[in-house]
Amino acid sequence: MSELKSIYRWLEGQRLKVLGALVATACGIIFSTLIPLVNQTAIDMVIKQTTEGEQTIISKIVLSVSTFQGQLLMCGFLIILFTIINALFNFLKARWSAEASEDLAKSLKDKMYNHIQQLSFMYHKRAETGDLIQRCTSDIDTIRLFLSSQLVEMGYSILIFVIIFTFMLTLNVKFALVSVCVTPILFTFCFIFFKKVKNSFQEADESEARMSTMIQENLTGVRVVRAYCNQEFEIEQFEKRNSDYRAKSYVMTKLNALFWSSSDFLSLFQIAITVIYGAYLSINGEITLGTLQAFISYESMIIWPVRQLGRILTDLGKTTISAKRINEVLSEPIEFEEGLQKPDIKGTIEFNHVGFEYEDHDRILKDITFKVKCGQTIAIIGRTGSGKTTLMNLLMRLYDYTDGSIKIDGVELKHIDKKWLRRHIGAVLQELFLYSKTIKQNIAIAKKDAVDEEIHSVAQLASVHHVIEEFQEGYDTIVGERGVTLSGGQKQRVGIARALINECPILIFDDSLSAVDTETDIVIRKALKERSKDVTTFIIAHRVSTVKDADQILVLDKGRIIQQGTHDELIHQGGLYQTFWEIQNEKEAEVLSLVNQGSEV
Ligand SMILES: Nc1ncnc2c1ncn2[C@@H]1O[C@H](COP(=O)(O)OP(=O)(O)OP(=O)(O)O)[C@@H](O)[C@H]1O
Repeated sequence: MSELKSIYRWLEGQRLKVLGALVATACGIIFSTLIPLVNQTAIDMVIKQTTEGEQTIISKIVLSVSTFQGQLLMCGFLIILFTIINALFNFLKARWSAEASEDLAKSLKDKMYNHIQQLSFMYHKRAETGDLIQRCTSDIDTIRLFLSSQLVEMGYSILIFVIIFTFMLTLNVKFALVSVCVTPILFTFCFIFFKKVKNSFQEADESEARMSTMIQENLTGVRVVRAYCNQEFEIEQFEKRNSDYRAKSYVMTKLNALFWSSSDFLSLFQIAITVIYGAYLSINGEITLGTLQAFISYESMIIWPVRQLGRILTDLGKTTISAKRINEVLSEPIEFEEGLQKPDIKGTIEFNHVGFEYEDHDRILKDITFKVKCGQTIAIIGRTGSGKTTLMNLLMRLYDYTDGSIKIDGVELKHIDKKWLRRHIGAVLQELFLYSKTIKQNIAIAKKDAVDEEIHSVAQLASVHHVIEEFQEGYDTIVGERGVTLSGGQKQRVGIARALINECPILIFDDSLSAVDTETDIVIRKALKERSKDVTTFIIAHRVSTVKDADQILVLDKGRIIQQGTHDELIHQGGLYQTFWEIQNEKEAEVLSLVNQGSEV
């Protein structure tokens, strides 16, 4: 029920059109139901030339013409007139319901997209992309289809039944009651079917969503699949999900087959009762031949729409499930709160006993305390999984810390408006994503009005300008989905240029120099140092050479800061940092000697 209320809410702005479609349906029905009355008059009063048939408004109009030929012509004229008016109302019904449903689908898609944009990072990490796409496309389409045809069809079925039954009652009460005696059984049958099909549609829809997720993941991770020759495994997995979907859809198909055959039987049984009982009444002289004809016409006009109700109720079941799935997304709280502070951010940062854990996970960060002055470079180093990215996620408020306090320029981070905060942080994330757009557009994502000089300047700082210039299309080169036409290092450098475009007071480089060679790494860091004197910079890296020039180095292990200081302090302290330094020095020496041997040979 709450799902139907939601659909009513989403229909805001379209309700008048839906109402218009229903009114047009009712008008169309009235005019189409007048046609059997014209036939009745033609048979009973015009052709048989008697006045013993039931007097109706139609018979009065027809009999007002004095000649036999005139009366016959009037009957023909009325049939044509009612058919044209009926067609006109049908046109209006179809037009208004189509407009209402298309507009609703559009506004619902906009609403979903808008809401998804504002959902928290945590939600997106949890949600399955394929399932979300399914909710934004086929679930909305189910609702659109219901509104464009089934809602008006439902109104049509109910109205045609009420109007025709009233006409029948005015002609003969006893015959009218016998003519609808199977209808309650048909209704009950439809209702039971509706309940059953609702559950099986939910299962089929969810199964389809799982299949979509798999297709989406497979296409996104196509390189991994190819690299590990995982095609057979993926095909096998897809077949499993596809079979599951087929099995669930099959249950629905079986239910449908059962419904249609049983409801066909009930409908034909009802027509048979009407014909037999009508013949009996006619033979006994209780009704005229014209009335019998009118009843048989009416019977065939109502029985199929009543039977259609079953299908419409089935679709209503599907629609409520789709509305529920859409509502689940729309009811997720958005991450942006109103009324938070928008302080002047300069870049002084203070972490005080900060702790954090992901939902239902063990504590990831424990008792993190450090202070950064505006303009300093802070490097974070540690084993994989030690919590370096998580620490930066807290700083960007992608997640909120559970314990302690983080202050930026003296203002508690949780009191700062998220959009405002993120506009002041230029981040090169570990999972770099490039849009299927030009390089220029990819760099200017955070500054749509950036001029070419600005874009070229940040690309130069990121040591990627000369690479881009070598492309045939230069900055207008389109990078494929997820940047497949660029190498890993080129992608990283485009990502760095993107982070620099806004001249933010805080910069984060999360493992962003890992795919560039040591020489380029040095060039980029030097350029950054010169340009960003007042910028507070966080560098997460695994290479000691990348972090050694930082003003402060934090060594993270199992979510704790185990060492803190400058490179010189840390290499004399012993511990993890010194181990990293020694291992990497040894490796470098080994590589150097191999290179030397090679050149001697
Ligand atoms: N969204 C998440 N939900 C649950 N656990 C997570 C989530 N993201 C990360 N983790 C866990 O948190 C821990 C720290 O991860 P994090 O990415 O911060 O490590 P890291 O030091 O940056 O690692 P790396 O050097 O490999 O990038 C890991 O154990 C990881 O499994």
